[in-house]
Amino acid sequence: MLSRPHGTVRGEGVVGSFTDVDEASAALRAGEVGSLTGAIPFDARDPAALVAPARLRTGEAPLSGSAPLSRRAVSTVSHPDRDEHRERIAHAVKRIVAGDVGKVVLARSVDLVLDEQIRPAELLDALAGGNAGHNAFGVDLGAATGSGSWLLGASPEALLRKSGSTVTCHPYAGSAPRSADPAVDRATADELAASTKDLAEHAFVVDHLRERLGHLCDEVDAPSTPQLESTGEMWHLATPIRATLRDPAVTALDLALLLGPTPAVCGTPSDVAAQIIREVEGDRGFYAGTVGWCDAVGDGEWMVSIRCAELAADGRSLRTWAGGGIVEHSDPQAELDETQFKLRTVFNALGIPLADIVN
Ligand SMILES: C=C(O[C@H]1C=CC=C(C(=O)O)[C@@H]1O)C(=O)O
Repeated sequence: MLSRPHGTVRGEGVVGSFTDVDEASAALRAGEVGSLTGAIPFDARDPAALVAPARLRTGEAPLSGSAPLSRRAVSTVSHPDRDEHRERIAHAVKRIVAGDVGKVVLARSVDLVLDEQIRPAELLDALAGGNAGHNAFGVDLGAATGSGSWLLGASPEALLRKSGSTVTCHPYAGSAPRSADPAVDRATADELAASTKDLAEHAFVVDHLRERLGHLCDEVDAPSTPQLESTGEMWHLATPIRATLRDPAVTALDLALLLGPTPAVCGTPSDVAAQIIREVEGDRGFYAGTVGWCDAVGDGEWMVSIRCAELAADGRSLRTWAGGGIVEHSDPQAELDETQFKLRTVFNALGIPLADIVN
């Protein structure tokens, strides 16, 4: 299920499931399945959780959402702890200065155990209620894990949307926290829009998308300056990109594999950044991959899977993540703080104060 400001897409029933993205793509192309929905992990070679639904229901209004839940955490453990995350960032900055990589996105995860079970639908509604666009997604990961776990999130970032020969992307990179004080909130946003460090961090993503889209599209239109956009918790720099495919038969799933993971979640050059992430963080699973859908004619939409959590089959254990783009002028403490603010998306939906993170 994907809720977006322009409507909701829901897969109902399962007629097939795929862990191999290429097999899924081939089945769609051959007309063996009518549509695909689900999640692709950060490393697309790892098992995906894609299903061919019996019915793809489109055109419903965005999820109206609900108030936050009111759970307590009986345990929270951050991987790595804050000191280690700062050290990792300082080390990444050294590698950037040494010229090994231009940008790399480093993330940390937090494991929570809740006092009471939650159902995936409850968390989905609370996430949808936490942002003005009612952005939310929920994917049953059973096809990949066989365990009844779910990936649930409220990502604001569209990797791509494809309709006919038109492709739009809406990358986010560059961040600052929202404030309850309107004057502080405005000043923070203005500072972000003028931040050379954040503008540079953002430009890596737009450059990547321009380059990748250029392989398949005649025209790629993107404004030269990003715009400010907000979620319930964060301000971001965002750029609306629009391109026209030379061959409209290219599917939204093909595009998701071509474009992601972008430097909003990986880095530049992509292969070097991905290698650093694997060495430093290990397996990211479904965090920073993509979730979405693709129909029989190849239209669809795929979101970057950030501001999300994996809810285990027991309904009480969750893992959530937050990362940030590291560039030459990144400050380790400021980057650590940024991950704390980003973690609020899931914590707020659960109704758990972020101060409950102990390490
Ligand atoms: C990697 C994440 O955010 C990305 C999206 C927006 C802003 C970002 C940043 O400013 O670093 C990140 O690129 C995350 O939320 O885990």
